[in-house]
Amino acid sequence: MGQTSGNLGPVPAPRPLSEFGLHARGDWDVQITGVSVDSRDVKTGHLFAALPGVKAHGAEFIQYALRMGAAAILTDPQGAEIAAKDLASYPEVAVVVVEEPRAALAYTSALWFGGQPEIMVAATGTNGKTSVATFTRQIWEELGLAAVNFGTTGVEGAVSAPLNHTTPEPITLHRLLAKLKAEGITHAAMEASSHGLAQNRLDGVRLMAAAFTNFSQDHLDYHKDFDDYFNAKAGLFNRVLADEGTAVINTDDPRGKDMQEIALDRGHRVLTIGHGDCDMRIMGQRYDATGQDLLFEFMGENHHARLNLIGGFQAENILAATGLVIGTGIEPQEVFQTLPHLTTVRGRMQLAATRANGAPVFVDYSHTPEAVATALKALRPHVMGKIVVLVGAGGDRDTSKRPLMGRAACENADVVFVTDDNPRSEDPAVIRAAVMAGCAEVEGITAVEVGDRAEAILRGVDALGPGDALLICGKGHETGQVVGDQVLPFDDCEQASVAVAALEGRLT
Ligand SMILES: CC(=O)N[C@H]1[C@@H](OP(=O)(O)OP(=O)(O)OC[C@H]2O[C@@H](n3ccc(=O)[nH]c3=O)[C@H](O)[C@@H]2O)O[C@H](CO)[C@@H](O)[C@@H]1O[C@H](C)C(=O)N[C@@H](C)C(=O)N[C@H](CCC(=O)O)C(=O)O
Ligand SMILES: Nc1ncnc2c1ncn2[C@@H]1O[C@H](COP(=O)(O)OP(=O)(O)OP(=O)(O)O)[C@@H](O)[C@H]1O
Ligand SMILES: N[C@H](CCC[C@H](N)C(=O)O)C(=O)O
Ligand SMILES: [Mg+2]
Repeated sequence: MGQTSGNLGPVPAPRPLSEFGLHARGDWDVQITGVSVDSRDVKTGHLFAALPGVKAHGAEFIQYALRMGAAAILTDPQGAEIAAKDLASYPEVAVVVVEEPRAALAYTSALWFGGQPEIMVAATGTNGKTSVATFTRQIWEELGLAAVNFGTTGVEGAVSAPLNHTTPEPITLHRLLAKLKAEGITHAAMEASSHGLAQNRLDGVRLMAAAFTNFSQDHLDYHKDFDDYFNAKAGLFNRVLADEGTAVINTDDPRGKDMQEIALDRGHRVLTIGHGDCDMRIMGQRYDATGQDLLFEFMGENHHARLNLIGGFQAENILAATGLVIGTGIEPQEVFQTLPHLTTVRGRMQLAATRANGAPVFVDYSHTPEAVATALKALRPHVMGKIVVLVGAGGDRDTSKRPLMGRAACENADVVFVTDDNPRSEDPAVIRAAVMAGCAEVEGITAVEVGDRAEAILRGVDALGPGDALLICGKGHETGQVVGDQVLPFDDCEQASVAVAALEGRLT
């Protein structure tokens, strides 16, 4: 199949098409003009990838794609069967049938867009991906390199752009990578979500290093069980990271050892991080109101770094980022020198406002039971007084995590407000009730239900005495509250400032 556009720069070593169980028919020399995964995006001459989905099989839309002028179709055997009649009317259209159409699409997109920043790394894990990717980019920038990170918070660094997904689907991903390369970006750190890995979205990316942060409950609405979820994440090491790549693994996590085995089996250079017996070991942390001092050991030597970051877990993220940068060939000592300059990741234990009595308000993206517990436990040593927390769970997401989030809040805070966080298509009262049910399991604390998030923030800020702190969980960097199919403007940091100003009498 020829192509009329696209810049064939260096791309990952392509897997032979025979590995995809290839069958083909039609005009093999057809010139394609673009690649689409949604029939509604097909233009004349496009290759349309008709993928099996959760709601539908893309092959159901082949007829529409053909009418829009698709010149080639990529699908799986089931898709070929679904569309057999439609395809028979277009004998000249090239049809490629493979067992793994999502992986084939990833490689096709890499070839079509044909370029990526020379040095790329990825982070996976239930929590910490955005943080590790952001710190990695900050370290590269401190070293004077043209760098970005991209994922949940969009593209950040030398280039800024919004993104709809944590790990974009292959066409969007490789269009972005080629653009970054064209703009002179040499270094990029990306997030590998479990959806992205399960759907082979980043199989066409050439990675020099990859990190595993931790593993706990999330997305059980999509993955059928914990093993399925873990196996999706393991795909970063057993499939995507190049053989000669460096795997940075947090072996404090109970599943870290499993991930380490997988990486060792692949022949990766493995760099373990954590508190236990590992290559880059946290020896001590001392906390204060604005951050922490970190002592860690690497290759037999102790290193001290001041981190202007709230939360003990940030040290793990920092070491994961440090490991990734070392994995890209930079001298460890150079990397360590940058650590005191790293700054808070947007919406992750971010200081949003401070009351006149000195009590701080932090905004954090904890939206899983484990993250809520971790964030609260991590805040404790920075706080002398009470911890007030605001928690809520999202609609149209894993329902089983709701009571667990309520429970985590009540077990680890002194005052708890349960509120709304993107109810989406669901009745917010039903979601809050599920969170409250988890709160009720904890003795000695009574959570207060306040549906309206702005009012809940105001109540939380009002509860702060000297020495106390408020943690607003769930939305982090988000700028909207999704209610039904509407996105109402809402920013936790902004609301925290408004609440403080209102209570200090600075708002008229
Ligand atoms: C659950 C999930 O991940 N779904 C992804 C999946 O869609 P799907 O397979 O379910 O799609 P479907 O609706 O069944 O349709 C099947 C196929 O028909 C195509 N189609 C559909 C309709 C039409 O008119 N024409 C057409 O061609 C679709 O493009 C699709 O390829 O494949 C699509 C194409 O690659 C993705 O766009 C879509 O992401 C959706 C939009 C999504 O919201 N995903 C979220 C859950 C996600 O990926 N989140 C993670 C982060 C999670 C986290 O860590 O918090 C992320 O990386 O962002
Ligand atoms: N290393 C860590 N261990 C435990 N919890 C963490 C860690 N890093 C971050 N967190 C918590 O998880 C929240 C989300 O962090 P971050 O955005 O970095 O994770 P993520 O993996 O990118 O999440 P997402 O799946 O939504 O993309 C933070 O707000 C913080 O509460
Ligand atoms: N990437 C996560 C973000 C959740 C953030 C939280 N505010 C919510 O809406 O549940 C998801 O889409 O499940
Ligand atoms: Mg993220």
